[in-house]
Amino acid sequence: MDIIFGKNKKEQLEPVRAKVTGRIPTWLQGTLLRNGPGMHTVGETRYNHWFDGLALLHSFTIRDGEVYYRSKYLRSDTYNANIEANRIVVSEFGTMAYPDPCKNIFSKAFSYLSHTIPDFTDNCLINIMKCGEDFYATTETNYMRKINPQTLETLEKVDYRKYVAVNLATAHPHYDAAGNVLNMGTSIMDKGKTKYVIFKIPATVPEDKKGKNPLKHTEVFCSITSRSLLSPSYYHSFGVTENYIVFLEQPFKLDILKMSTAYIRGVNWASCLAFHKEDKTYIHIIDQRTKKPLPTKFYTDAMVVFHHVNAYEEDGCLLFDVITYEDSSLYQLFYLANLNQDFEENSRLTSIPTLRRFAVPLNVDKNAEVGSNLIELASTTARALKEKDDQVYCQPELLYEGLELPRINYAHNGKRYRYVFAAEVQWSPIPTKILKYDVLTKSSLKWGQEHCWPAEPLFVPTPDAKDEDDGIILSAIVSTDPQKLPFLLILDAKSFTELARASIDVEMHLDLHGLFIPDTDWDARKQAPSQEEPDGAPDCCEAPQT
Ligand SMILES: CC1=C(/C=C/C(C)=C/C=C/C(C)=C/C=O)C(C)(C)CCC1
Ligand SMILES: [Fe+2]
Repeated sequence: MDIIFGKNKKEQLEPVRAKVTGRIPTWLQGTLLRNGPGMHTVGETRYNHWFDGLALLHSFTIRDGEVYYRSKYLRSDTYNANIEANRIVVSEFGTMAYPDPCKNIFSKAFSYLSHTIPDFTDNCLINIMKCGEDFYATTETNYMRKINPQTLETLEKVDYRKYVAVNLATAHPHYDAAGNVLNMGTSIMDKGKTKYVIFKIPATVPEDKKGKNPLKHTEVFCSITSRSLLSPSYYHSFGVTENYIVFLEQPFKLDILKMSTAYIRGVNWASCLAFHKEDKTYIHIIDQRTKKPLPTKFYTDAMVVFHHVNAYEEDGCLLFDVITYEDSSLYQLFYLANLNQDFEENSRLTSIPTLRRFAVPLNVDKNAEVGSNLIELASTTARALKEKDDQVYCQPELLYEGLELPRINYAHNGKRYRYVFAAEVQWSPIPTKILKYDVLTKSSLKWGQEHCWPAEPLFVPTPDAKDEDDGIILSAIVSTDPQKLPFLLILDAKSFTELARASIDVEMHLDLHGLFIPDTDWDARKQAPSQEEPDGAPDCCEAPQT
C-alpha cells in the first residue's frame, strides 16, 4: 500500500498519449484537471499524514477520441524550500517542521510566539478553483497558487488576506450560473472576534473598474460570529440553494491556543483539532436576499461533515444532503503509518460515511406547539422538532451508507436533483467502487473491478443534455496490481457502463478533487497539447494492454 500512498510519484512533464480501448464520445473534448498529494518524503525526512504530501497536478486532455496525460508538481514556496533544503522545512496538516534546525528552543519560541496565527503552507493540494478566466490550486489555508491549466505551471501566490480577512478558506467553493465564486473562510481573532466569512469573487470585472483581477473585487457577503472566540469549527465545504447558504458549525473544532503554541510544543496542526461529542451541531441558514442568517436556532446532534452533496428548497423548507460521520476518525486514518501493508486492520473507520438528508423549515411559526414536527413533506422522513426558546432540533433521514467524494451534475446544484455520483467506501477509507445513487428511488448502480481504486467521479453533461444523468463520468483509476496500468475511466452516466478507458504508462497518484474544462472554455486550437507533442508520442502507444 505504501506504493500507492507513500511512494513519491514522478512528474510526467511531456504529454503522453494514452492507450484507448472502447470509444470516447466525439463531443467529449476538454481537459480533466485534478490535484492531490504526490510526494511524501523529501531527502531523509518523511511526512506523517497523507494530506501533507506535496501537491501534484495532473491532467487528462481528451481530444478527438485520444487522451493525453501529464503531471507536474506545484512549485509552491513550500515545494521549493523543501527541495532546496533537501528536507521538509514547512509544516503541514500532520507534520510540524522547522526551517532552521540549528536554532535553539528559545529563539524558536521567540520567532513563533510573535504570531498568534502562524504563517501557513502554500502547498495547495486539495482542489482546483476557477476564478474568472484563471485557475488556482487550492488548500484550506489563506494561500492559493494560480496555475496554467494547460502546462500545469505554477504562477502567482495569492494570499486571500489581501482581499478578505480570512486565515483559512475552503477548497470547495460554489459557482453561480455566471461563474461568480462563492466561498467561505474563518477569520481568527480579528479585532477581537472570530468569524465565519462568506465572500463572493466576481467572474468578470467591469471595463471601467481598475485592475482586471477579479480577486480585487472580492466582497464579503455575510459574516457569522463563531460561538467561541478561541475554538471555531473546522469545515471542509458548505451548501447553497437558489436563495440560501447552509453552513454547519460542527463540534469538530480548531483550538487556537493550541495552534499558537504548536511550534514551541513541537506538535502538528492536526493535534489542534478536536471532536466534542457532547456538543451540538448548529445549522446556519443564510438568506442570500437579506445577506443575514435566519433567526431560528436550528441544530442537530454532534456529527462531522466534510462534504456537502447538494441542497435545495421545497415547499417552504430547505433540504440539504451531507455525508456525515459520528466522529472525526477519518482524518486519523490517513496517517501514513496506518496506510501500510496491514491497512485493512489499521485503518478501519469507527463510523461509516453516511448520506443523510436534513430538512429545515424556512418560516417557523413561533406559536407552533413544542414537540411538533415542522416538516410536512411527502418526499422525506427528515424531521424538525419545535423546542422552546425559538430552537428547532433537526433529525435527518438516512439515505445511503458507505460513500465519499460526492459529485452531482452541477447544473442541479442548489436545485432539486436525483443523482449522487460518489466513491463507495465501507469500513476502510479506500474507495473500491464508483456509485450512482438515485435519491428519488433510493436505488444505486455501481462500477468496480478487482484491484481498482477509483478517484472522485466527475460528471460531464452531453452538450444537448435533457435528463440530469445525460452525460459521462470521468474517474482516474489506480491499481494495486503492479501489472495493471492506471487509467482514465469513462462511464455512461445513465447506464453506468464503461464506454472507454485510457491506460497510461505512468505511476499515477491517488488524487483528491478537480474539475473538467471543456474545450469551448478556451481557444482549443491555440492550446492543443498536440502542438507541443508531434504525432507518434513517445513510448505511450507501446504501453502493454491491461
Ligand atoms: C495546513 C493546515 C490545515 C490543513 C488542512 C488540510 C490540508 C486538510 C485536508 C483535508 C482533506 C483533503 C479532506 C478530504 O476530505 C488546517 C487544519 C486547515 C489549519 C492549519 C493549517
Ligand atoms: Fe473535499
